[in-house]
Amino acid sequence: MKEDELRAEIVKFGALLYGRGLAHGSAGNLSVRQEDGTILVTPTNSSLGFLSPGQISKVSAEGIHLVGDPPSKEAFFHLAVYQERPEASAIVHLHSTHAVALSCLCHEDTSDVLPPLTAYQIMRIGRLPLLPYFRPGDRKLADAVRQIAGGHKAMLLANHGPIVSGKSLQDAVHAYEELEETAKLVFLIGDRPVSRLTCEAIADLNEAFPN
Ligand SMILES: O=C(CO)COP(=O)(O)O
Ligand SMILES: [Zn+2]
Repeated sequence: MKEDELRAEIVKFGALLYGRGLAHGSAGNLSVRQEDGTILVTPTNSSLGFLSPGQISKVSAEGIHLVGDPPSKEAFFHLAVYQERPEASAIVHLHSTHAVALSCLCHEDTSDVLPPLTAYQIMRIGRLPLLPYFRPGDRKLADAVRQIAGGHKAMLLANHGPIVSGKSLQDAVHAYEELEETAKLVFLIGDRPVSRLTCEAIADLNEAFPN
């Protein structure tokens, strides 16, 4: 896609996520990677529901602001994910309610904080590791993301929210929505005994639908 089409995609999906209540206030950020390695990222302190194509920031692969409004303070973790995941072309980071609630719980096993509940969870998200808490925009957050991003399409930042990457913005949005719905299921199920997907079922899904 050309740059103007990608800018239009960011505006369209920002409005969709805001309209669905997954983005609120000025929380969250979206980005896409272009073929030349630059990224288009939503401006800092902007509402995802009311973006215009021209204000979207362009940032070099090294993190230098090139054009548009000042970029998201999280542009550095977006760049870290792109560096570690050559297949990724888009990233969605939001503060949606159920995913953030999951990020505020104490988790014994931080390598995967979602029980394997449904096929689409396995297909779209895979394992969801929890990263420690960092202040938003902290470069140490980008370093922590860099260490783990290579093996994970999605990550959860403690007391903050998820980072989800995809082959396209649509792919990343679909995966983000699946994550939010899965987190909602976790709270809906609560303490009731859960029938988890078996290791065999998960292996079968990963073989049939490789990420
Ligand atoms: O989600 C956010 C911080 O983690 C929003 O930050 P920005 O407004 O700088 O994109
Ligand atoms: Zn955030």
